[in-house]
Amino acid sequence: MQSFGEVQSMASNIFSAYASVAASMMLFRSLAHDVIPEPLKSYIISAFTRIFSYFFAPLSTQITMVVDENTGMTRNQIYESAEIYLHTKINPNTKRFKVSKNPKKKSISLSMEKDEVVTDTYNNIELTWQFVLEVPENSKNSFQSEKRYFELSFDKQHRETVLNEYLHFIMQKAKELREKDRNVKLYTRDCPYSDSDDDDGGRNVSGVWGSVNLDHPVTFEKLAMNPQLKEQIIDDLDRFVRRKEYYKKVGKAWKRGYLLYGPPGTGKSSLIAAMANYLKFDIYDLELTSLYSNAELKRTLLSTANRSIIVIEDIDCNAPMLNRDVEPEPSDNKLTLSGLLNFMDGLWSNCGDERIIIFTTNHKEKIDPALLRPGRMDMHIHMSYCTPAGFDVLALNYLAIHDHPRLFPEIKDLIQEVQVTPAEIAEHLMRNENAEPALEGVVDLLKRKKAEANEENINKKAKAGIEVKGEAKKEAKMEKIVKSLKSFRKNSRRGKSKRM
Ligand SMILES: Nc1ncnc2c1ncn2[C@@H]1O[C@H](COP(=O)(O)OP(=O)(O)OP(=O)(O)O)[C@@H](O)[C@H]1O
Ligand SMILES: [Mg+2]
Repeated sequence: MQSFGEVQSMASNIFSAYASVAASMMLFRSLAHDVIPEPLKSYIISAFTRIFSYFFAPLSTQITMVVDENTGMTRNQIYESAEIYLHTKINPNTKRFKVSKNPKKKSISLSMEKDEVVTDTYNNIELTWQFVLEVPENSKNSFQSEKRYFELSFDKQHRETVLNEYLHFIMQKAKELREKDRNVKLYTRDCPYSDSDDDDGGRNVSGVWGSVNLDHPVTFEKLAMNPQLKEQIIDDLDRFVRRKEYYKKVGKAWKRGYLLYGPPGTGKSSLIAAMANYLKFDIYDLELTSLYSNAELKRTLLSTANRSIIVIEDIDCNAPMLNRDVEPEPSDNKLTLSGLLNFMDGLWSNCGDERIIIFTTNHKEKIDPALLRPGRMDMHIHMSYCTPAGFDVLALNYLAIHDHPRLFPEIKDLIQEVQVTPAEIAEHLMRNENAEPALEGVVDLLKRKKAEANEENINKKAKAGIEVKGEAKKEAKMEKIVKSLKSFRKNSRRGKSKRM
């Protein structure tokens, strides 16, 4: 009889033999890949793999899942996700891999070459992915007949974890990667064409919206605005996106409304682009003046996708049109902006997810007070004239500088004294590639603005002075009239009493 120690050592010998053969198998595959000429390669590799499996599979604790490219006529979602996810697992030790670039995607993508193996670790489980491409002997030139699949191998004790967790994990990761690499689109109703690529879940955009890639490079870092306000907006967006379950629980449409207000050129449109780039949400630019009926509005809104931002710019200019009857009959069917919000709530509480609606205006004081009531727009965001902190952001953006010993202090002092928009400063910073002349240009602009403001003040005061004088003159005149009236009355009373 063999002792327990002997059995253990025999088992460990067998396993180490297996491990070394398994390693040799990997090595063989990789060598075969480099050395054996193409017509024989797949044949030899597959014969060798079969022999290996025959002798050693019974000893192995490894199992292999085959992830086919297609399931019947449709693509296999696990395959698609693995393809994307495994890009990130291609490391410097990977000897061969494919590179490609799709014009509609932003980055170069890497993918596995035939027979290449990559490894992954999930919760301390070691996993091996191999990409297999089978080209049938008799139809080498037919692209259709190639068979692609991944072989996912791991220790069989982790079967449940892999099935119930790991595969979901890679699908989620792939979704995030896809989102990251996706171009944000700008939809408008009058766009003559659409460059829709489109992984938009069967949404029908035809005839209603046309789109172009947004290609607006602005991000939150590049926005010159109050840093606390910026933080607040980012936090608000993050909270909104994570709260799907919460919105469902309280029975509200998963929607958030922002009102952006401030003078022209303070970055309202830029902030919208930054939000879209941050969330990877498409933008729908809705011109209300182009809508002639509630039915059209409903159709337009229904043809927007989830995870999107609907923008209605310059609502004070849209307001007169909003107060007219959108549909001639019935006459009480008026569409106001707050009515529009209610309408959207109703529409999206059933079918819309992750919707953001943004109104912009240059004149908050001109808009319908009903819209400013709490609960209408969730956040009112004031985009202000440029501040010293805002200038720092712009200088870094446009000139890549953090400081200038002489000109930064001068500019920041002047900025506190005048009203200048980030757009005006940006425009001057762009006029010269060299920092110093560009900054001098900004100083000139600010000095000119200061002089203009002073002149305006003087004029205002002078005008006010004339008005004061005019008022005094008027008062004196009135006094004279009153006096003469009084004396006239006195005299006439005296005349009467004499006559009596
Ligand atoms: N806060 C800002 N931060 C960075 N750049 C800005 C900012 N504001 C304006 N700019 C620059 O000025 C340009 C015009 O700004 P933008 O169109 O965002 O202003 P706006 O507030 O939407 O103006 P309007 O009220 O006229 O629509 C932008 O493309 C950008 O280059
Ligand atoms: Mg704008």
